[in-house]
Amino acid sequence: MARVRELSPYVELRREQWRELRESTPLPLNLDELVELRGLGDPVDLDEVVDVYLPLSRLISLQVAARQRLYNTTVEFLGEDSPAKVPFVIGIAGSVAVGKSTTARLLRLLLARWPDHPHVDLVTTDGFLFPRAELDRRNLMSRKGFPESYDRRALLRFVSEVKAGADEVRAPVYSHLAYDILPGEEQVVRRPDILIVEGLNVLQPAARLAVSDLFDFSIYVDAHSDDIERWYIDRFLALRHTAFSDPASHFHHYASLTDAEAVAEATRLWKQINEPNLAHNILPTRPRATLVLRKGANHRISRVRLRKL
Ligand SMILES: Nc1ncnc2c1ncn2[C@@H]1O[C@H](COP(=O)(O)OP(=O)(O)O)[C@@H](O)[C@H]1O
Ligand SMILES: CC(C)(COP(=O)(O)O)[C@@H](O)C(=O)NCCC(=O)O
Repeated sequence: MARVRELSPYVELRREQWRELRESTPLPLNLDELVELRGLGDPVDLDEVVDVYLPLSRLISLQVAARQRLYNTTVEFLGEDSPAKVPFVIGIAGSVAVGKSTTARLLRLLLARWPDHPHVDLVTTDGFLFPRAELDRRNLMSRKGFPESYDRRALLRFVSEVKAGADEVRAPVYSHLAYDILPGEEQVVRRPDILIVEGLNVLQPAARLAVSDLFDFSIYVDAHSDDIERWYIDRFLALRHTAFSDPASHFHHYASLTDAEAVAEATRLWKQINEPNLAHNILPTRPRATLVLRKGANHRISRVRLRKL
């Protein structure tokens, strides 16, 4: 048994063990900044930043430098001169409502505060969902977030161009308010040191090249499905007083639901769309991640699994 564990590509650490790996990494953000970036219902606090995210930002920063050295070796082998700086690409995957966007925004800020790689861009894959009219045409409206609801070729082209050093690369923008891609809006990415790509399905493999093949590091945000369902429902209840209350929201009619009605509707959405997507498409990609952040029922990260081989 011990021998099997020795041969495993993974090392699993309790939070108390992982936090030791921070070493002397300073805490470069304050509570106001953390509150500003955390998602609705996400309780991440400064202790979690110190225990989990500072060791992680240290590891990634070390790997950014190592990856550039590896790239330089190839350039030298090819006899080309003056190697360019290649953006380091990080993928962040996990279920709807698990807290990926908070992890992504937090990591973006922490990584940008290292002097060696100050320019960190973040894109979310919802921008690559097909527009609503196209989802309708393909009969995919009730499969939003499933791999086939995305223009995967466009996403792959986008990340390939960023990584190849294009001066400007443009991504479409999705709005939860409009429940659609915003025509004419775009996010422009200009030669970042690090690009973070966050989305449900970013770790999906493909028969040909997949966006996950371009990742230098990947993170899967993980929790028990029953806990995520509860967070999803709680967030849905809270959205009635925030996003849904906007008359322009596609879901404005949800704002007037009673608690019982809202729980029933959120449960239906979870069971029909988000839980099957988690079980069939997202969870099977977890073994591919470089790092798994495992959350307990209280939403706090309790364990970290690192793929070291
Ligand atoms: N219907 C909605 N209206 C407005 N914002 C939403 C809605 N659903 C999700 N969000 C917001 O979108 C972001 C991404 O949510 P989600 O895809 O569930 O991923 P995660 O919770 O893992 O970050 C979160 O900040 C969430 O609060
Ligand atoms: C927009 C999303 C598909 C997530 O997009 P991502 O950026 O993770 O690719 C998801 O948040 C969503 O709205 N799913 C639809 C089902 C639901 O409303 O619960």
